[in-house]
Amino acid sequence: MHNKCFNIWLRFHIMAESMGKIYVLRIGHRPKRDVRITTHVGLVSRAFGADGFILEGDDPKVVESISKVLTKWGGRDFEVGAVEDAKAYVEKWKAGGGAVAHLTMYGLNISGLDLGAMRKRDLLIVAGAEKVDRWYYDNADYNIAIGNQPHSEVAAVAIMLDRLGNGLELDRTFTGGRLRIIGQARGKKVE
Ligand SMILES: C[S@@+](CC[C@H](N)C(=O)[O-])C[C@H]1O[C@@H](n2cnc3c(N)ncnc32)[C@H](O)[C@@H]1O
Repeated sequence: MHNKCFNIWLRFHIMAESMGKIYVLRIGHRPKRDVRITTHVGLVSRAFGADGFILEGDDPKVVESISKVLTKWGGRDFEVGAVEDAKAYVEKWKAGGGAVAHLTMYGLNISGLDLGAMRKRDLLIVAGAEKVDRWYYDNADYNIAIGNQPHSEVAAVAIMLDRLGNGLELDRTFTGGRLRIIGQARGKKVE
């Protein structure tokens, strides 16, 4: 059992080595309405294998909640930040050689896409809120639909990361936290 876990962990890390870094950029966050859902986008980014989460705008509540999770459950290498100008962040990312994948139900369905090339470069995944400016559709390298039906930015980011990580990201270990869960068939075990 121990060997099996180690092999999965090793496969994820070997795969991650050959991949660029993955960041999630949350645009259009409305501090009064979106605190919970934006926090969830950040938590899903961390748990599903991204290397960082960047919030457009200023909302210390979101950044604080995610930072608390990092202290408690680990993953201090995960970067959490905020930017005033998300378009400038996208432009800088592209100028540095990275690719940009904008998640939208109007894009090309992920099922028909080859994610191999995308994974070789640094990848910025852009997740929107209510209305996304046309600029993102025009400036993203990829407009990707997680199915062409409306649903949620939390689900879209989770499935995108899971496809990029081939599911292996779920076996990743998070270091540096105070607590660690030992999964149980029943009950809770936390070390
Ligand atoms: C409330 S939805 C708004 C739906 C939006 N009209 C759109 O273009 O996808 C907020 C965000 O969730 C993500 N999203 C929702 N459904 C999606 C889907 N089927 N595929 C990819 N992303 C989706 C997008 O990032 C979108 O900006």
